[in-house]
Amino acid sequence: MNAQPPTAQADGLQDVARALEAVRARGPLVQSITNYVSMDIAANAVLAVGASPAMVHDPSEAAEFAGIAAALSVNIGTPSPRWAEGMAMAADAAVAAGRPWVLDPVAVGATALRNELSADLLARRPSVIRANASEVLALAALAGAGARGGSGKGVDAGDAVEDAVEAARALAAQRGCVVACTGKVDVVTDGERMVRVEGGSPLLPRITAVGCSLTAVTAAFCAVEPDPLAAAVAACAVFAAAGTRAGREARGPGSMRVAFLDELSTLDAAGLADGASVHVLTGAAA
Ligand SMILES: Nc1ncnc2c1ncn2[C@@H]1O[C@H](COP(=O)(O)OP(=O)(O)O)[C@@H](O)[C@H]1O
Ligand SMILES: Cc1ncsc1CCOP(=O)(O)O
Ligand SMILES: [Mg+2]
Repeated sequence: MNAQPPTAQADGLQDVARALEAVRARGPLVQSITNYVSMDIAANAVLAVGASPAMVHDPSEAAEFAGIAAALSVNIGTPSPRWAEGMAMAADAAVAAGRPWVLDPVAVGATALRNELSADLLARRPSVIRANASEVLALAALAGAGARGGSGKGVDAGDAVEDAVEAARALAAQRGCVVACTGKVDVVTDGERMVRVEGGSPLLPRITAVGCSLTAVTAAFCAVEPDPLAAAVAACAVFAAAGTRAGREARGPGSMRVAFLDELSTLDAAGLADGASVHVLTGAAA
């Protein structure tokens, strides 16, 4: 690998700003199969960045819809066998149509159903896996990518991103996809390139389904940006910048939720530079 000391990427945020402009200009249709908790905030986050959300999960229509959507997000947060069927059908339809799809393996490692479902979805070739550190460790262990397993507390992370970086790299390399491992800092890797995104606020993990919303927004960026690593970096940086800026004025999780959506909708290049930084750890960002 082409190891380099961490450096601020001079044009990294310009790439993010360009990707955000492309989402706003093209307004891609993003299909989400996501949990009951996240449906409202994830749809609003996708709208706030300028894309069109549609929550379509039932097996009777999920694959048909994946054929018309520009990208798909699949989140296993409140799974059931029927929803699992819709997820598999939609993922296969997206791949068949040449469209990107993003996997969020919520609380993988916690139950047999989540492990079986995550392994099944992993085999259906997601473009990006967006997960917290404990989920990355659990998924990598499940995939035989050499990790020790995670210490998550249900849907919440119990591990630091730093302790999941190697698992993220190995999982991405093994599966030929991008892994975006999020937390206090975010690390995005395709197994060769590795980028760290900084910013955000400690109030973000105190609002439920912000991670789920980031997964759906990552799908929106994948719809306009052909390099899934650049798309995932852009989504993480947009959340980092909006989170930093919203956190300055919020009084707690309630006002943070509102301020965060407002910041997402008004973010521009200056706001990105104010609230986020992108560091290339290994290889080129795009
Ligand atoms: N302590 C923190 N400080 C700043 N940003 C955070 C912190 N924890 C999480 N985030 C941000 O919150 C978003 C959701 O990430 P995360 O909490 O890891 O996902 P999940 O909700 O799936 O566990 C990401 O944008 C991440 O960067
Ligand atoms: C609380 C909860 N329970 C099942 S899914 C879910 C939402 C998890 O959201 P996130 O992973 O973004 O914190
Ligand atoms: Mg999550």
